[in-house]
Formats: sequence, C-alpha cells, structure tokens
Amino acid sequence: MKLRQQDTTDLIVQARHLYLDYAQSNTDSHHVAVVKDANFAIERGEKFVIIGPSGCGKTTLLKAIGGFLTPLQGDILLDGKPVHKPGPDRAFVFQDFEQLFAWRTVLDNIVYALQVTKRIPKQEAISKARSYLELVQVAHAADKYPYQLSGGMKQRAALARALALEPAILLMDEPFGALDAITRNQLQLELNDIWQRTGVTIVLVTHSIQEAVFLGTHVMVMSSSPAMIREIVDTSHAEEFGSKEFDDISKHLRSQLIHHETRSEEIAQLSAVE
Ligand SMILES: Nc1ncnc2c1ncn2[C@@H]1O[C@H](COP(=O)(O)OP(=O)(O)OP(=O)(O)O)[C@@H](O)[C@H]1O
Repeated sequence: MKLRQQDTTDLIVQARHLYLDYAQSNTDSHHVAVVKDANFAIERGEKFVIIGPSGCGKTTLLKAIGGFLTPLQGDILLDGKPVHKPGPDRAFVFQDFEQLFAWRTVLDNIVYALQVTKRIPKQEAISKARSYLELVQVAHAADKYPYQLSGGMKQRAALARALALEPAILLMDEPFGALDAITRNQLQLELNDIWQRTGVTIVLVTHSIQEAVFLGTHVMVMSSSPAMIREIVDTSHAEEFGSKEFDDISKHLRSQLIHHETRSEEIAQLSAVE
C-alpha cells in the first residue's frame, strides 16, 4: 500500500497539530472536541478526499479550511498563511439540493455570487456565468429557477457557481451523496474532466469508498473516538473501476474503517455499489 510521502514543493494547504471543537469559549467545559492533532498537507492541483465514520469530523475539517471555524490549537495554512476567515479563494459545494437561491434563476445565482464576491461588472459576470454553465453542461437551464431543476441539474448549477468564482480550492461536502446512482457516476466522470481542464484543487468529503478511490489523488482516512487521521493513501494510480489496484486500495480502506469500529450500517453505506 502506497502511503503519502510528505512533499513540500507546492503545498496549498497545511494543517499542523490542528485541534478543532465547537466550544463557545475557552471556559466552556461541555464542549465537544472534534478533531485532534491533525497533520496533513494538500498539494496544489490535487483531489484530496476525506473519508471516515459518520460524525468523525470530516465536515468540521472542511469548515476549518473554509475559514468558518477557528482552531482551538494548531493552525491551517493556505499558501503558507494562517486561515482566519472565509475568502473567495475557497468555494463550497454541499450535498443539499437547496443551496441555490430559490428566488433567482440559475444564471442570476452565479451572476449575483460573482458581483458580491468579485465585484465585477454585470456584463462580464453574465459572460463568465454562461461559460461555466457550459462547462458543467447546464447552459440550457440558465433561465430556469432552482425548483424547475432535477437534483443533478441543481448540483451542476451549484458546481458552476463555485467554479465561476475561480477559487484556489473547491471544498465539496458529499456533493453527489443525494443523487441517484447513474447521475452520480456521470457527475463523478464530469468532475474529473472539469478538474483536468481547470486544474483547481479539490477537497472532497464522501461516504463512498468507491467514489474516494475513483476521484481522489489522495484519500485521507479519519477515525472516530478519538477523531484523528488514520492514514493518507496515494490513490492517483487507481482510477479505473475494477482494476486490481482499485480493488486492492478499496479493500485496504474498508479494512481501515472497520478496524476503527465503524458501525455496521456505516460500513454498508461506505461500501455501497454506486
Ligand atoms: N455546530 C456544531 N456545534 C456543536 N457540535 C457540532 C456542530 N457541528 C458538528 N458538531 C459535532 O461535531 C462532530 C463532527 O461533526 P461533522 O459534521 O464534522 O462530522 P462528519 O464526519 O462530517 O459527519 P457525517 O459523515 O455524518 O456528515 C459531531 O459529533 C457533531 O455532532
């Protein structure tokens, strides 16, 4: 099994002795310590996937990279500088189909995001929005409202909105988790294609081992109780479903999760054939 070798050539994210929790203050004795002593690095332009048992802290880590959570201890560096707050260099895509503004058309959702975060002129924002809708193959729905879209189209539109911000990092929290199997597979393939075309760094949380191995260049396995990083596996050579390397890495990841006493129903979810 090929484990990650620390390469300091072009790191976009570095977490150093990172502790995260949801304490309201240092004197809050009832707080939940979520992530403990996490150390990891993400290279620019990779697809870094996080897996682990439900509730172990995957979303919490994404929130911290996004700047929505201040570390209790340690730090997260983005391009060598500590993350203190959210910024347009990091864009989120969530699992929730309702992440678009319901009262705006698909095009306006993107134009609005561009105008608020990038402060670019409206015509330029419209042109950029249209090009990203083309990229995610939903240009035909530009003038529709979210309620008129299928789940897959909503996720494509949310992806277009995030990509249009041209972030350094795309943070994706189970983006395909609520889709049917066929749409999910299609979007996985398209995400790979978009990644190759844009070169954006992707950090993606998933419950699916198959999705992790297929999409990831590295997969970070987290354990719960305590919530720590178990290992980081190089999956960059295991893109082909059904290849020996794909199966070997999938088995290894599954065994790591079982080893960490993941509940049986979670194992079933993690192993689900999509
Ligand atoms: N806003 C919050 N306030 C307090 N505790 C929280 C908050 N958000 C999450 N938690 C707790 O932090 C822990 C980690 O939650 P998190 O959502 O990061 O886990 P996860 O691994 O993403 O879970 P899942 O796979 O089920 O989505 C959980 O115990 C959760 O209850």
